[in-house]
Amino acid sequence: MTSETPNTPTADQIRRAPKVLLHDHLDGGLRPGTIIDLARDAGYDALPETDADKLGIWFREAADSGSLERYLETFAHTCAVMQTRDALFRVAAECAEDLAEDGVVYAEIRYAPEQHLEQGLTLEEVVEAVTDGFREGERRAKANGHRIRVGALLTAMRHAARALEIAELANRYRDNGVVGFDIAGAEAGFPPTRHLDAFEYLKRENNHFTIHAGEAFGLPSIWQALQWCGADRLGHGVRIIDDIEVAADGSVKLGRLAAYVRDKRIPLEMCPTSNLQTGAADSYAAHPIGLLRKLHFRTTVNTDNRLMSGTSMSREFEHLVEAFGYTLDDMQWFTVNAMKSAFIPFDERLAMINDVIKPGYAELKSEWLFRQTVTTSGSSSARG
Ligand SMILES: O=c1[nH]cnc2c1ncn2[C@@H]1O[C@H](CO)[C@@H](O)[C@H]1O
Ligand SMILES: [Zn+2]
Repeated sequence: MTSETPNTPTADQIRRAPKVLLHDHLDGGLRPGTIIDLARDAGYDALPETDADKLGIWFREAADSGSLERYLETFAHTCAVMQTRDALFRVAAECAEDLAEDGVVYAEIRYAPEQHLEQGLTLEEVVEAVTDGFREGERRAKANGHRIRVGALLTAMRHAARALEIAELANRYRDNGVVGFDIAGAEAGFPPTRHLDAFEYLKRENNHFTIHAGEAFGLPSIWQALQWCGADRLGHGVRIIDDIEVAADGSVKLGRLAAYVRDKRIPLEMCPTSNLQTGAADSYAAHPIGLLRKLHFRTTVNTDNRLMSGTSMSREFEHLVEAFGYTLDDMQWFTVNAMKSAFIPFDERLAMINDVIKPGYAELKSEWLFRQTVTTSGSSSARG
């Protein structure tokens, strides 16, 4: 139910609005056509489809399983074709280009270097290939009239035992394209405390990290991520809703953990479509993001895996505008929240907010004012 308020953004405005993306997997965002090209180059013949459109649909449907474990199986195909410097460079460059085209001005893109070593690359070569690809994508975007800045988050897989090594890698490249660290993979049975050594190391180095928590598993996972591991942000964190009680009269009571998350302004990297696919939420309208936004949690909007979810930042916002009647002001609020929560230095975040995000939204809002003026004066040639 969307009422046509002056501030209700159109699809075109949503696309042009400056957006900030904190949670997006490099190996979950390939163009289907690129997967087919790279599979041909690599002699990988296990792709379920060889037509790009059909392959895109296959990923979406296969990921629509209701279980995080089944959802994650689809990454075998994308990782299989991301095993050379050229492939990683191409995928990273296209990622930056696609995001810029969609109006993303700042993005932190994550991937697990340990999943790209099958054909002999070293961890360092993987990181350098991806970083070079991001720089190339930023250049191409600029040539097309878009500005984007992309930083990398290095992910360690939670079922594996390389977290400390990957954390050290993230620290080594921190002034060279890498802005932080993450752990991902199946959540149930793999609590974040398994990797405590990595988190303690990063804290000693004054470095930043986020942890996938509260997606397929509930409050204990969020609690561990924050109170044992010291995460700066929560990947998803959607199950924090289990610690919030809404009474019949609409009054709200936060449990200790939910209160802590809100009081300490812990950023929640919400990914609505991904959550519907893995069964963490039932519908957009029922997604906890609605209540969390109302309660002023530090909520952000993200894509998680654009390929598996057939989504983009614009599409995530379109769904939320439709479900909750969000306005450009709400979009700006989510975007400023995300920029405040980024892992780049404070002065750079502030400059992005003041010099890019706020003017961008002001421009979109002023277009509406202008259109009104033209319409009431009876002219039919409203400026676009
Ligand atoms: O939503 C998610 N939850 C947990 N793990 C994920 C999610 N999306 C992707 N990955 C995992 O992260 C790896 C590195 O990018 C991917 O290969 C996938 O296994
Ligand atoms: Zn994720």
